[in-house]
Amino acid sequence: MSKANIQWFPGHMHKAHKQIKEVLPQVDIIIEVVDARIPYSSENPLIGAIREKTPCIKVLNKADLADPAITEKWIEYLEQDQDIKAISITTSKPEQVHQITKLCEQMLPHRLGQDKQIRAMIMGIPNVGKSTIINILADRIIAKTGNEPAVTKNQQRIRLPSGIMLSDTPGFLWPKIENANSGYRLAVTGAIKDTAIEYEDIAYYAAEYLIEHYLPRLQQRYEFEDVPQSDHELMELIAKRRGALRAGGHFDIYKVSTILLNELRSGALGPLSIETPEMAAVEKVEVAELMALQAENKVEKKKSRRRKYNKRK
Ligand SMILES: Nc1nc2c(ncn2[C@@H]2O[C@H](COP(=O)(O)OP(=O)(O)OP(=O)(O)O)[C@@H](O)[C@H]2O)c(=O)[nH]1
Repeated sequence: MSKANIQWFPGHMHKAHKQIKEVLPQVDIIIEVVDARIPYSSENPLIGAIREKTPCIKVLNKADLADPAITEKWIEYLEQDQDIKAISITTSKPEQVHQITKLCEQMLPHRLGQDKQIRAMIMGIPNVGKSTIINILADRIIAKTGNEPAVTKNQQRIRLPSGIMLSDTPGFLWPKIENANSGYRLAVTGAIKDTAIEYEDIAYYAAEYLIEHYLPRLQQRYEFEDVPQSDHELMELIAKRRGALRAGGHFDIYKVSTILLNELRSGALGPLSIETPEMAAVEKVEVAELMALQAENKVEKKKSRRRKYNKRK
């Protein structure tokens, strides 16, 4: 399976990044919404870099689709940062969404009282559920929701019934996903469009992960007892069960990919998490090393250009 870098940075995302930098000095707290199934891959590394000491609530949304035991581990891991409080929610339970307001008030007691106001900014990559959360907090429909990434395009400010002034930002991803695994996980959950990576590759990535972490679920769902020795073998087993076999022993890869990804995304395989804090910790180190190497190469290239230039002179 090829692991390509994904370039996916629509124009309005550049704009959002600029807007956020501009408004951040007027913000008391950041509400960063991530997908509870992939809290590391669905965060935006730029937010970490821009926010500095601004307090942050990490909202692990779509907790109904995630593995509760792993979500707990994530909360513990994220709260190692003193400026961060983490909470897991499902928007079908509005009382959980309203916990965000309570957390804001607990974290910023000095912004409560007459003539005072908490100024919060909600952000997150496309399709994590920002608009749904805003509509619940505002108690009316203000933001358009939908299961297609990048529905929210313009920034707006809303005064919530709780008194909090909430700025909304368009969903944005980082310019380049340095960690190929994150790209695949985003694609598995549907956070990036299926056209960004080869569709079958996404399914194979999911298959490999599911065999390692959720084999009993697969066996139950697709009614087999064997232990697949590879992602391909799992796909073949699913093909047999779901009538996707072709003449000559081949199977319809696209059809099986669709079955697996649809069932995973819809929660039919049960709540599952696609990454753990341990995986994130390892990958963060790898990304940092890669970035350092890239920076070193850049300096080397610059030096070599200068040497050539000086020689010519
Ligand atoms: N299963 C599940 N789905 C959710 C949850 N919250 C939101 N969704 C769904 O996720 C999809 C995206 O929700 P939105 O609220 O439009 O996401 P957004 O972050 O505003 O998206 P952009 O406008 O692209 O930035 C919709 O289909 C929602 O119904 C949740 O807690 N659980």
